[in-house]
Amino acid sequence: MNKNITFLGAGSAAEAILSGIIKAGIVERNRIRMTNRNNIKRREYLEEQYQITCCENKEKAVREADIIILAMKPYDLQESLSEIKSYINKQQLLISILAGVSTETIIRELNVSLPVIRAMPNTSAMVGYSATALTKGRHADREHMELAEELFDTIGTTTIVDENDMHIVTAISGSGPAYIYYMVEAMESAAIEAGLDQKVAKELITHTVIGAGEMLQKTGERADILRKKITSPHGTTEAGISVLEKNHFQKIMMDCVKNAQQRSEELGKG
Ligand SMILES: NC(=O)C1=CN([C@@H]2O[C@H](COP(=O)(O)OP(=O)(O)OC[C@H]3O[C@@H](n4cnc5c(N)ncnc54)[C@H](O)[C@@H]3O)[C@@H](O)[C@H]2O)C=CC1
Ligand SMILES: O=C(O)[C@@H]1CCC=N1
Repeated sequence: MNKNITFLGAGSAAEAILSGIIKAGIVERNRIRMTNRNNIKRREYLEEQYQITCCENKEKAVREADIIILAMKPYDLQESLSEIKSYINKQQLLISILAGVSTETIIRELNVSLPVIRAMPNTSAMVGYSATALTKGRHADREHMELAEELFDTIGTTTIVDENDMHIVTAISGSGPAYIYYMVEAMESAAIEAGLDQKVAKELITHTVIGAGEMLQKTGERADILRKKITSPHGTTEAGISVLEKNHFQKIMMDCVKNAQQRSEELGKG
């Protein structure tokens, strides 16, 4: 990809995308710039780890970019856009990964009819497994979307969705890996409490999660069908799941997703 890419924001989401892009080799390292608010140590780490350029000077980084990736927290958006507003031009593509924030908000803040693509990746980008949802703002066309797809395809799968669906998407695939890690933490604790070696527990649980994901993908079966195939009558799985049922696990998970979705909506309101 013959494009200069500038990240505004150099936190965990930006690093996950950066790391995926670098591994895929889609953009030369000297075309990638990163800026953050003021954490010099973080910039030094990223430069050393990925041999890219981190800079304090946002003007140069923004002016020379073909693609600008917004990767700051939603509450830092206004300040960040006001810093770069005068260096942006309509030939550039702006990609926002901010939870909740609409393409219209960004266009309004910048007061430029700029192409904006809203993306919701997840941190599995780091290993090429992000499930990224994309949607386009009103000044972005098919070519802009194709460019975004080309970029995010290097770090996992891309799915185009309606912008209205971005809140629920953020709640399931943006935050989703954290729910899985939370469950893994609990499974590891139970295993260790039962006397299993921590490394052994981690190895077994990690492969269990990978295997379940692969089964969902490769068999194409519904999750409940796959679950029922494991659940022998009066067996261990049934015993385990009966506790989840008694404690309304499915309702808890649904509430979890709904709350994340609501939070995304709130973040969008500023
Ligand atoms: N962490 C995740 O799994 C995901 C996060 N996101 C979104 O990515 C964004 C960043 O999240 P994290 O990386 O987790 O946060 P973070 O707190 O790790 O990173 C935020 C970065 O923004 C920088 N920043 C703040 N103000 C700035 C400014 N004016 N100019 C340039 N940089 C500025 C900070 O210095 C920091 O490097 C959020 O909007 C979040 O909704 C999206 C998908 C997944
Ligand atoms: O927690 C957050 O707000 C971000 C958005 C998706 C994942 N992390």
